[in-house]
Amino acid sequence: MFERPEAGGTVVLVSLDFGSPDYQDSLNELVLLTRSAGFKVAAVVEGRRSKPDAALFAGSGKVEEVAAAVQEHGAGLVIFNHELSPIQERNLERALQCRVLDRTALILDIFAQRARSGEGKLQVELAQLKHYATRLVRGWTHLERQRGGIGVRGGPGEKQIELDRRMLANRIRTIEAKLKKLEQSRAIQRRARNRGGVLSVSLVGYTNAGKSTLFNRLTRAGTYAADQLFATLDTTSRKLWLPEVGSVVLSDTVGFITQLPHGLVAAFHATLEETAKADLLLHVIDSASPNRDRQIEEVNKVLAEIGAQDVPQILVYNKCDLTGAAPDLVRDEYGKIAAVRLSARTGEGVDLLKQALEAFARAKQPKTEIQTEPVTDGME
Ligand SMILES: Nc1nc2c(ncn2[C@@H]2O[C@H](COP(=O)(O)OP(=O)(O)OP(=O)(O)O)[C@@H](O)[C@H]2O)c(=O)[nH]1
Repeated sequence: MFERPEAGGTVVLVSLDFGSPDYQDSLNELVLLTRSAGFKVAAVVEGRRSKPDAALFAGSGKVEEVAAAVQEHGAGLVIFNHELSPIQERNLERALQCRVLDRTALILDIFAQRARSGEGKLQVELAQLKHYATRLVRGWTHLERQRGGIGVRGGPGEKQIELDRRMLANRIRTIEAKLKKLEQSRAIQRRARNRGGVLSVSLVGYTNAGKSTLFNRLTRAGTYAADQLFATLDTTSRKLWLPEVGSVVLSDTVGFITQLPHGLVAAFHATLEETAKADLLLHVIDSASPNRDRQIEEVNKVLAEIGAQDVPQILVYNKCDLTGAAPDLVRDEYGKIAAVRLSARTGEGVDLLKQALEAFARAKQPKTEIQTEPVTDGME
């Protein structure tokens, strides 16, 4: 529905330091995100401010600097490492004579490119529609751009805005209804699995931690693993056979990230619910990342947001081939396995993880057999 900036196009990034200790990390991440979206970073314009400017987010001198960089590199797009208000976005596009995206729109764009299943596509479209709906009221719209191109003065008439708004509202309602149906059938499937006493295990982790690689190692499925942020978007589930306990359903989920746009978490509610309802989470960690601990915290934050904070976790310290540490298994004070160190790429330590899964399944089994369905969940 929305035209996307051309892949492979040249972009200028803008990142302002408001004194946050995570500033450099978030800028590095923006560069990775931009590349993951398929753009070339021509220049990064940085600055310092105490607070955003109401009209342009950056100061006018900074905006001139950005304009010069756009000119110099022939860039077709400017991406801000921040959330812009619709007004700021519009003012910037007019000042720079160039398309402007904020961090949320960039992440949504990546999600839109990656979504594969029908449900994933609908979820992303919903988040995009909601994001763009806020930009429709001010007389400067993405729909307008499709009609008139960037730089059209005045914006569409009130009547057109009203029509666009109604069209968006209808589309949002249709998608929400479709998603609700899909969510219901997912819930039915899940309950059938629970009835069969099958253990459900979800892989969670920061984007690029190695979830898909581990999922493939464990299930030998051809899930898309790539050195890109958010290579996996839709939840994929496969059965994994463990000799001592039978089959386990393993799900690979979307990667988490700092400042994951709020609307997106809401849109992915159904998919993420799979995570919240799992018996066990394998929290995959890129142990070679300098931001390892911050990423662990971020993942736990998102888990809390989706109501999965109490699901038991085994920490999987992945990429031990890069850190040089030997594969290992760590138990907590009660003797339960709390963490496994392994390499999904080389396969070292994956057997330890299987042992950990078996131990968890064995400890859980007696409970699963006497578990009954909640009577009040109102489905069927
Ligand atoms: N050296 C090394 N690289 C790994 C290992 N596991 C994964 N990788 C690499 O890390 C990158 C990301 O792996 P993925 O499996 O796609 O990561 P993911 O967590 O599924 O990523 P998202 O889909 O973005 O959430 C790929 O280039 C993998 O080859 C590992 O054990 N060692």
